[in-house]
Parts: sequence; structure tokens; C-alpha cells
Amino acid sequence: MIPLAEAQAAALELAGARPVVEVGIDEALGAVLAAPVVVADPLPPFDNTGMDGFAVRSVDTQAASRATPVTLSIVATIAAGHDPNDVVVTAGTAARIMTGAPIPKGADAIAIVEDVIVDGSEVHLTAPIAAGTHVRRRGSDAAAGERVLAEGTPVTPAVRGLLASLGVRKVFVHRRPRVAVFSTGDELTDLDPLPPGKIHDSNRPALLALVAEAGGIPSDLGAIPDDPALLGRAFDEAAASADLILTSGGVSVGDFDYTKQVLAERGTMRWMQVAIKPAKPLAIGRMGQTPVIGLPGNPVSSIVSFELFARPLIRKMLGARTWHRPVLTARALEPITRHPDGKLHLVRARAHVRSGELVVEPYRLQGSHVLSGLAGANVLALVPDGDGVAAGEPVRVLVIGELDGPAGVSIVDALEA
Ligand SMILES: Nc1nc2c(c(=O)[nH]1)N[C@H]1C(S)=C(S)[C@@H](COP(=O)(O)OP(=O)(O)OC[C@H]3O[C@@H](n4cnc5c(N)ncnc54)[C@H](O)[C@@H]3O)O[C@H]1N2
Ligand code: MOO
Repeated sequence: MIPLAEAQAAALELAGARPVVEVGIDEALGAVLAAPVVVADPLPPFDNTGMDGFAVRSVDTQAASRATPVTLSIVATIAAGHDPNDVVVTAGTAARIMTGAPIPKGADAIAIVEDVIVDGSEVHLTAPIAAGTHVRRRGSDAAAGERVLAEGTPVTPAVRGLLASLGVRKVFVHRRPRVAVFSTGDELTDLDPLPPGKIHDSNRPALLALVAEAGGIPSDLGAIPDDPALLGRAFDEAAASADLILTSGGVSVGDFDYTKQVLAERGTMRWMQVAIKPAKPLAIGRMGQTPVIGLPGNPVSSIVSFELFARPLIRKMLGARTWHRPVLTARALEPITRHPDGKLHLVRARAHVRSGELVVEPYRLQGSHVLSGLAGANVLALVPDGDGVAAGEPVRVLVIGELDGPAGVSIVDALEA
């Protein structure tokens, strides 16, 4: 058996970041920037008000107090979206103004509507307003020439919004990898009801979804029976069309595992037994230039293997800076039992935050065919070789799903606790 770190390193060596392409921002979501974004035009594009109120000259307001209010005459009303080119706030005047509207010439501060007394065409101020109050300066979000987004930044919904606000319509990103996925095995069928001895293909739908979630472009090549000719054709098609091939099944030692035979003929593969449970068998290599990861067939094993070997490679191919899922420390609420076997155990478990602390509960059923345990898991507890973890002890957890807060506790409850 080889250590997990060695197998992960071998998987990551299969490929680097994909070539750079220029795409419209609508297509860039999920991709990673391959070049920094430099601001052409400042954001905001003009000085504008952050509040509804009155645009004033701060010097006019300096003497204002409750006892001696300053009265200004209202010379204009400026709405957001309007160009106040013809408005000038001169001594003794003010312009009514709405949030987001350009600051008119002459004015340098905003008196908010709540703090003034409006009386027909006049406004009374009872306190001085400092220059710059509630003025959002041109370029204060992003100045011209500034590198507002670094290379390696994933294009998230907020990044897309920022690019749109800057008027950027195209960006350089790494091409997202096209990942061909197929299952192998005579037992897999689409038929309903299930004929005797047959099962539904669960690995392929799960893996296609995991590819998409990781940022790859999934390509479904179906379920291939245990037939060397059909398997050969599937590999040829995948190698011609994809940047990465993911298969599941046929990497262990069964009699009808033709995947091994077909891959050995067409590619250069390394067959591994990784010192982990589940997901011990693994095949890593290439067909021509195309990287191949052969995941184990057991449903839990295929997903765990994807998380450990395929997901980091897809992230690397995307040009992402971080490839691995985070590992946190949690406290075991129950014992996590195991026996020494030379392997790291990845225990399907659910972690949540309780009184500000991350706690974790393992699922009872840990068989590598038991998908129901993985379906509810948001972490894999990393239990090193030995006798397990006692209740109350810390254990490292690999975060593979969303961490929940305690049931029914809102942010407000948490802040008050
Ligand atoms: N004598 C040994 N037998 C096995 C060993 C071993 O070391 N010695 N390793 C076991 C481990 S661990 C695993 S994991 C599996 C891996 O086997 P394969 O990758 O060759 O996968 P298959 O034999 O094709 O299938 C295993 C299992 O998974 C089911 N399966 C396969 N594909 C799918 C799919 N797409 N959807 C749902 N279920 C699938 C298949 O029916 C089998 O039950 O080998 C152990 N055996
Ligand atoms: O590694 Mo297998 O993945 O234990 O079932």
C-alpha cells in the first residue's frame, strides 16, 4: 500500500492549469481568472450621494445650531440617473438629492433628510455638516489603473457583479476542463423494474454532479458493459474529446475487470493500493496525452476517491490557487471505533457547530456500498491508524459539504448566546 500523500501527488502531476482563453463574463462563472483585471474607468464613475437629503456647501452650514438654524433655499431636485449639469449650488442654496445621484457643482456635503426641517422652498439646518459627509467619491471603490482582481481569483457571483459594474465584458480565464465520466460493469442498467442481478448506476450521476460542482464541464459517456471492445471504444472517444477521463469500477482484482486490460493496452497506468479506507484501489495514468483517473467501483469509494484525487486535479486544471478541501478539528460526540490495519480511515460523519464549537457524529453504517451514510455526511473524519477516537477527543475532519449551525439558531441568537 502507498501513503495517501504519494497517491495525491501522483494525481496532481497528471496536468497543469488549462490554456488561457478570453470569454464573455456570462461564460466565465465558475472559471478562474488567468490575468488580473485592471480598472479602466473609476468606480463609482462620479461623485455621488450615499443618502437622500440635501447637497450643500459645508462652509454655509458651519454656524448652524438648534438656537440659530441656517436656512438655505432649495434650487433643484436631483434624482439618481439624472445629470445635474445645469445645477450649481451657490452660497445660501441647497439641492434636494436622492441616493446615487451625482453631486452637483458647488456642493461638497450631504445633509440627510432626517436631520433637516423642510419648509416649502427652504430647508433649515440645525447642525454644521463637515465637507465630504455622505459623498461617495469617484474611484473610491476602484480607481483607474488599480488591479482590482488578481490572477487566480475564481469568478463567483460577486466577482461577476463587480466586473459588470466596471463595464468589463470579457476576461481571460483558464479553459474549464472537460471531464468525461463513464461507469463500467455488466450489472449496471437503466431498466425498471431491475432485472435479476442488475443495479442502477449510481456512480455516474454522482460523479457528473461532483465534476460540475468542482468547476469542470461534465461529459456523460454512459455505462459500459464488461466487454473489451466496448470499453476500448469508450476510452478512445473519451481521450479524443476530454481533458480528463474519470471511470469507476474495474480497478480492483475481479475476473471480469476488463478496464485494467483495456487501459494497459492503450495507456500508461499506475495501479495503486492506497493506504486508506474506503477507496483503496486506484488507477492513475494517461491515454495519449489525456489524464485518466480510474476510481473504485464501490459507490462510497468512488465519491471519496473523487474528493481525494480528482477534485484537486480539476481545481488545478482550472487554475485555482487552492486545490484541497479544508481540514478542521472537531470534537467527537461519540467514539469512532476502528482497528489497526495500516490505513487512514475516512469516516462518514456529520459535523455541526454547538455553542461555538465544531462537534462531529459518525454514521453507524460505514460499508463502502452504503451510500446513505455518505449522503448525509458533510465531513469525512480522518481517523489515523490505531484504535480510533474516544468520545470527547479531538479529530480532524475533511469538510466536503456545508457545515450547519445548531438547528433553529439564527445569527441573532448566536450573537446573544
Ligand atoms: N479480493 C479482493 N476483492 C476486492 C478488493 C481487494 O482488495 N481484494 N478490494 C475491494 C475494494 S476496497 C473495492 S473499493 C472494490 C473495487 O472494485 P472495482 O473498482 O474493481 O469495482 P467493481 O468490482 O466493478 O465494483 C465494485 C462494487 O461496486 C459496484 N459498482 C460498480 N460500479 C457501479 C456504479 N456505476 N454504480 C453503482 N454501483 C457500482 C459493483 O456492483 C460492486 O458491488 O473491490 C473490492 N474487492
Ligand atoms: O476501498 Mo474499498 O473502497 O474499501 O470499498
